[in-house]
Amino acid sequence: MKHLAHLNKYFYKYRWRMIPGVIFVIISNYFGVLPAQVIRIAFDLVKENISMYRLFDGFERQQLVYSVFGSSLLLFGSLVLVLALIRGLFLFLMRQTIILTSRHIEYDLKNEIYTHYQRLDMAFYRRNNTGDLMNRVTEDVNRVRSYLGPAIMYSINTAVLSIMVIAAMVSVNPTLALYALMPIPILSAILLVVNKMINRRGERIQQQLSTLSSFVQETFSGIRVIKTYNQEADKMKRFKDESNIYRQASLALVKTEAVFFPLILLLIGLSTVITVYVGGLEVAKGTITSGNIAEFIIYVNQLTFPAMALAWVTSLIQRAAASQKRINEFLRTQPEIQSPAVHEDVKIRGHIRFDNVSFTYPDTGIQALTNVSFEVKPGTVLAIVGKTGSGKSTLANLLLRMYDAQTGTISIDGRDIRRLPLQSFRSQVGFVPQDVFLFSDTIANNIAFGLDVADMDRVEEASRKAAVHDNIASFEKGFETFVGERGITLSGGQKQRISIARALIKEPQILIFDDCLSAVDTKTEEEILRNLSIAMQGKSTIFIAHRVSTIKNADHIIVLDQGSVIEEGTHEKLLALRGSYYELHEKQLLEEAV
Ligand SMILES: Nc1ncnc2c1ncn2[C@@H]1O[C@H](COP(=O)(O)OP(=O)(O)OP(=O)(O)O)[C@@H](O)[C@H]1O
Repeated sequence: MKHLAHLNKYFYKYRWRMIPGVIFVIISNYFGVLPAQVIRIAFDLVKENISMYRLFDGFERQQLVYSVFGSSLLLFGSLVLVLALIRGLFLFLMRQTIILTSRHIEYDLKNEIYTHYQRLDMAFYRRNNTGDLMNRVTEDVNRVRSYLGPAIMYSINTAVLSIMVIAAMVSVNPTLALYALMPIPILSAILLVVNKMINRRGERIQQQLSTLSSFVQETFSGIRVIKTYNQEADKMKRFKDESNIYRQASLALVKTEAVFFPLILLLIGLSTVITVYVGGLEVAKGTITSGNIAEFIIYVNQLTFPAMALAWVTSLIQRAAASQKRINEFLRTQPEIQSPAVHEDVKIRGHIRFDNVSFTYPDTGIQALTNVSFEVKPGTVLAIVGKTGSGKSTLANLLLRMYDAQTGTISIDGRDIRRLPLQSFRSQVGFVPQDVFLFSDTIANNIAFGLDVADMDRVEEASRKAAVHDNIASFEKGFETFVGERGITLSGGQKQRISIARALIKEPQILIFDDCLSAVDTKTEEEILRNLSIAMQGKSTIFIAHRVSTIKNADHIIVLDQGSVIEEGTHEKLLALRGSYYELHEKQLLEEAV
């Protein structure tokens, strides 16, 4: 329960909706209990009138007794109806306040979690899988909402109704009340057990459902590979097996649920029988009237709801507490990458320095960089080459502050990167990642992603610089072409160039290209590089590449191997060294010749 305390701030925020809600619950229950008393009076009246009617047997007055009796019954009937209507009105108001509030809190909570997610760093996203992140903001919040709305509403309802009904029963006849109430605790206990079983089975279904949907999602994403390798039949069989597990779990749940209602009816029936029997004895003794028996039967039936609600509400609260615990776990996680407390706008020149930087990925323990030092003067181009896994992308990650280096310092314009305001700094860095990601949106919006307002002139200009303008213009809808999930309608090279345009449009002071020309042919590469050389003027650029041809004009080149700088200098100087760079160059020349 302590986990749910996180929600108290929301109860406080919405107190002026919750408090009337509670009052409506009390009033609606009061009008729920009253009809039983009206029915008791009506019942006694019927009995008296029948005796009176018989008494006037053969007299003219008998007809009068009959008509008075008829109209008073009509009056009682109308009264019960009016009471039910008033109760209905307050039930409506109760839902309008409490359930509505739960929706408001659900909205606030979802926003709170999502906003917090946005603040968390890459290390957090590496540690937790997407399914888990999504579940906490959807499924878990949903369960918490069940606590905020139905569970709280029915808890208050159950408590108020039970107190009112039991008080009314005891005030009529304590002995009869005791006997009539006897099966109720047994009913509650059994329902608690059955409900637990239902929940366990429900959980099992939920788990299987997420396994099934993950499986289906993966199959669709990898449909090309499945078809190429003729694995359709195999996947179908796997789907059938998984579906069958789901079916079995659902059947098990249906069986348990089937026991639920007959069980309630049985025990309520038992209570009714006891009430009629013991009540009959009391009537014979003259302690109560037969109308009281009718009243009691209504009370007993009214108690069915609290008995059921108790079990249900208990499980709702337990599940909500477990969900809120998971949510709190994330909400309490603080990003390791922090921006300095004072907010300022810095204008960077782009003087980058790495001094003895070493970095180990925290989640895998892989040492990706060891004592790396280099400098990029404002307006110059640094190129980084090296084998796959040598730490090139890690350098970009550190410069973008996706992670902080454990030792050594990275500085921009002589200021430690950790002391630069994060948002202001990142807004001046244009990054083209190795694996392109396009949002399900128009090409124009994808390019204008980093801008506050999409300016079409700037979008077109950036796409020209990235040598993708003519490609986009040839599409039927041009820049308004919608890019599907992960941009599947575009070729790899087109996607890479759109990604370059996205980085250029911000006109950043620092540009980082992480192997972003791998999917374009050498001719297009030359065209892009020609355009880029204009875009890169006056900016500091880091070019990560595999191909020597891409970077030979850089002002400075470093060669990485297993996280360390093994060679550095200009293209000519490195060739003259006849080391790794030279080998790479020769190998690539040979490949091009073939
Ligand atoms: N997010 C990560 N978490 C843990 N380890 C990582 C992560 N990213 C990379 N690594 C590891 O760090 C090392 C350096 O990887 P990095 O991506 O920097 O190499 P790279 O030179 O860019 O390779 P490539 O040319 O193939 O892109 C590798 O051993 C890799 O397995």
